[in-house]
Amino acid sequence: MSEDKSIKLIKAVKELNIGMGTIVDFLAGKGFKVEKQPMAKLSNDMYSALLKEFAVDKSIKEEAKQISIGKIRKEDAGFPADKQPEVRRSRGDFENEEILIKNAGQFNAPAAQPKPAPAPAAPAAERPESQNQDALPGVKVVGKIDLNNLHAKPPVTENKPEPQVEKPVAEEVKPVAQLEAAKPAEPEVVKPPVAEAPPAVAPVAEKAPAAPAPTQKPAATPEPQAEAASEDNEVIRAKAERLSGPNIVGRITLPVNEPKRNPVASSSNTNADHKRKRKRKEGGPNPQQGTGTPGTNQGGGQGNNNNNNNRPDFRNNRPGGQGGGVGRPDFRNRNATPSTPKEEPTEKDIQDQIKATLARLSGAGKSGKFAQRAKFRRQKRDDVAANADELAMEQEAQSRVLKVTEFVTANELAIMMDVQVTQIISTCMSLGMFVSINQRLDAETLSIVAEEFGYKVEFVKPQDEEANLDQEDEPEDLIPRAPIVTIMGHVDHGKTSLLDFIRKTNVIGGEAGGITQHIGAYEVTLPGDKGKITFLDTPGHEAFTAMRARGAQVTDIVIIVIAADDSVMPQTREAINHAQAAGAPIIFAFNKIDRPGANADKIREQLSAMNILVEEWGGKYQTQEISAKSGLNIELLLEKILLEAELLELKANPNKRAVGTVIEAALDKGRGIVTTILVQSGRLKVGDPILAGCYSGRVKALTNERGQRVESAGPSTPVQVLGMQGAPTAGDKFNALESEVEAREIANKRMQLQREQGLRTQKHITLDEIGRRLAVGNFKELNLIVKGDVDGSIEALSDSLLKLSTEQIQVNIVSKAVGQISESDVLLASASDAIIIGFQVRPSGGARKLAEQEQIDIRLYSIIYDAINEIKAAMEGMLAPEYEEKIVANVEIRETFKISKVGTIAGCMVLDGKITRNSKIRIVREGVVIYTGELASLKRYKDDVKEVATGYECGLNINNFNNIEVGDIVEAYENVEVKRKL
Ligand SMILES: Nc1nc2c(ncn2[C@@H]2O[C@H](COP(=O)(O)OP(=O)(O)OP(=O)(O)O)[C@@H](O)[C@H]2O)c(=O)[nH]1
Repeated sequence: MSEDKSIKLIKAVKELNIGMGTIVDFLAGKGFKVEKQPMAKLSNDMYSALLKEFAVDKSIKEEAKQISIGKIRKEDAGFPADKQPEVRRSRGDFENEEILIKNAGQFNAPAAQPKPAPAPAAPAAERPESQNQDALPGVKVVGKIDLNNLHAKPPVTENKPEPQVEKPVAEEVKPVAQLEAAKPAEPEVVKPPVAEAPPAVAPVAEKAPAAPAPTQKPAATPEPQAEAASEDNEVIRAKAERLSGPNIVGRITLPVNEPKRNPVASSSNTNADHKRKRKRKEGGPNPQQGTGTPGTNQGGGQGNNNNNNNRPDFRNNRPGGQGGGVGRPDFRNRNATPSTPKEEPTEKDIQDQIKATLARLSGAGKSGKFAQRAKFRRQKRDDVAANADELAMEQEAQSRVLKVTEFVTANELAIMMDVQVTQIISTCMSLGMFVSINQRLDAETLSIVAEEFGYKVEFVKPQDEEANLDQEDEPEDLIPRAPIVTIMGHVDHGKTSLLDFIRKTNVIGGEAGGITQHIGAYEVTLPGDKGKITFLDTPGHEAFTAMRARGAQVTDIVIIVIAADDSVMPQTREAINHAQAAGAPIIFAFNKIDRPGANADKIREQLSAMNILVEEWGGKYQTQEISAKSGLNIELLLEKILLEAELLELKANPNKRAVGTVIEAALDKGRGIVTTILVQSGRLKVGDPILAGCYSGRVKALTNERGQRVESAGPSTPVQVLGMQGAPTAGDKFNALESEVEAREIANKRMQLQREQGLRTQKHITLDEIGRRLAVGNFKELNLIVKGDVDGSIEALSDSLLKLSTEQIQVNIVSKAVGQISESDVLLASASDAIIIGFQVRPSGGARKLAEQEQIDIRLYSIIYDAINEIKAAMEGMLAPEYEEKIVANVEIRETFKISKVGTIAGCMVLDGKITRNSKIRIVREGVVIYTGELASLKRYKDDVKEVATGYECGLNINNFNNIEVGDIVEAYENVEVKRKL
């Protein structure tokens, strides 16, 4: 046994619950020598001595361990039948139960284990059964728990410890109960019960900390008294008391008994906690209201009083304010609280405020004058608002009209309408068009898209924005003027023949045979003082249309020539349509009446089928059967024109600044820009500052169609003007102005606008438009660049070409301009995959080379209808091999000699090719064809030759043309059969 009792120092320390130093010192005092090291061994004697000395400490510790665990409660709560079995079932921890039984078993015998410990003190119980034979059998059971270490002998101080133990145990109940929630200090015994606790008991134990002290105290207080009795009884009683404490806690559900007490832990504990919390929260403001708010002094005071009672706590939550009897001010004051916490309002203030508040709430304050004035003010405000609304609506309606020039980009349109450009694009997509942000939209698309967004579109020209430059006419100033007549009709029906005959017969003698300038308009004086007629010599109705499109309504009367041996042709119909659209009176001239197959009635019939009734058939349209070739009835035709003019009462004021229309404009090397204008009103004089389109200038000289100088030109007079700074476009309005400065300013402004517009238009139509359409696929485009000698021709040709558009192929005019075909034209054609159409113009040397490089097709024509027919054929896929002009030589004029009776002879150099005596030739000056004809002679030195090759000099003169100059190119050409490229 003694050997058994040898133990390590550290174990003894733990067991006896004393310090290592104490043990060593104690043993040293007893004559034992021990090292002060935890692992030092203690002999049997040493240990016995220690036990003897420190048994009390040990027992105290053991007691504490056992009792502390919530088991006690569980156990003693054991008499409530439901909880116990749960606990047991959950753990089945019978060992622990036994420990508890040890404590409780004394009074609870039946629940105790088979070996009832009569009255063993807790420490005794803990002693191992093996060691202590004196110990009661119950001790053995207990001993099972502390398997680890205990070999202490129990019997030694049974008397002593017991009474001591009682106390500590009883006392410990409190701390342990408190500690449970915090942290159980004793690992071995304590843990299991704690673990067991949760299902039913633990909550109780856990909640205890919230109000533990009061809870335990009352329960604990009786204990000492109980303990005071006898040892056994004390133990039993003490435990019973202790257990009853928790029982009482269970009863706390009965607050009635202890109204003033804060409830002790019980099942209702939780609620109590919540309530308390809530009380604090909600009860908090009440005192504030009571004390801090001025209006609730009374109520608040009562509220406070209420607060002093515990019970009204709940009431205070809700009716606390009302408790004061003044409910409403409560709210008011709550608002006022933060701003005036320190104010001490007088009773009057309060009453006033209450009144005001009540008045505001009930709305009773709005009566009498005050209300009327307010009403009046409101009405006034409404009226103003209504007016403002109307104004706004008007303004909005106005702002809903977009004034745009054509070809505004999608982005610009979006900005104007203040919408996202993506909306514009999606709208276009819904219309089946795929547009990019910077793509320009045509007029139709613009209108549709704008309409989608609730806007209207108004198209304007830059000129429209300017002030009217025209002077007002007084009725008395107006005098009759000559009619301006346009001759239209189908190809080869005799328009030129008619005009030529009229002109020939009316040309003043002596000047016949002179070179008639092609100025686009002719004034003829009818014999016998019958008056004058001005004929517009434009290439058919295209020019007429082009001018009309530019806003120039020049023509007064339209003569439509129809060959009587033919029939009403498509172009005849078009001409009629155009004339009718322009509102111009029509006179039909049935030509070629001299021909055998001529049948004027057939034509009349066809016309009537078109709802056009001639005079002879009871209609309003004058007709005249003529023969342009022989001149038959031409005079009658002219008389009918005059008659028609009389009906029109054509008048104009010749005594004001001239107003007119540009018919043609071209660059003349010697004279500069030569502009043919038709004066429509006023009188144009030499020296007048002038403005036409984007150009200004001063009239240097005026010439008529025969090249004669004139000093002035009145209404209905065509005249050539020298002095313009640039070439305006056919159809441009022409004005004579007060000062040249003013003219220049306006011209510059127009130029700027046009350049901007032109650049933008060109850029987008060529690049974007083509790119898009190619991407869309199955939509073929034919892009054309039109260059011509005079503006009128270009307009006519362009319009005709545009009309060739079909559903399958769209014709686009990428660019059109007067002048030589330049390198930039070729580059543009290259970029836009276009074909260049040259009408009476030629490419420059550089352009020709570049065109070859870039494989650009340049088509040159001298007859408009050739160009139209050829392109039309190409589009119809009917391009058959045909004869085409081929340039065989270019000869430069280096010197000129005037020889009387012969004319002008040129000394030349053949630049390329081979010129032959029979070659057809053109004279090209500055890239522009000025004459087409044939050679009169071709010589080398003094000998006539058949041909001259490249690099040789030669002399030549031209049949019927002497106006040759050094630098002119004589272009020799012949018709060869070629395959068309289109
Ligand atoms: N027999 C006869 N032939 C005429 C008459 N008028 C014109 N011609 C002939 O018809 C042909 C065409 O005449 P143009 O005056 O060139 O016809 P156009 O309408 O001016 O032709 P384009 O300029 O190509 O539109 C010419 O060969 C004329 O000689 C006429 O009254 N009688």
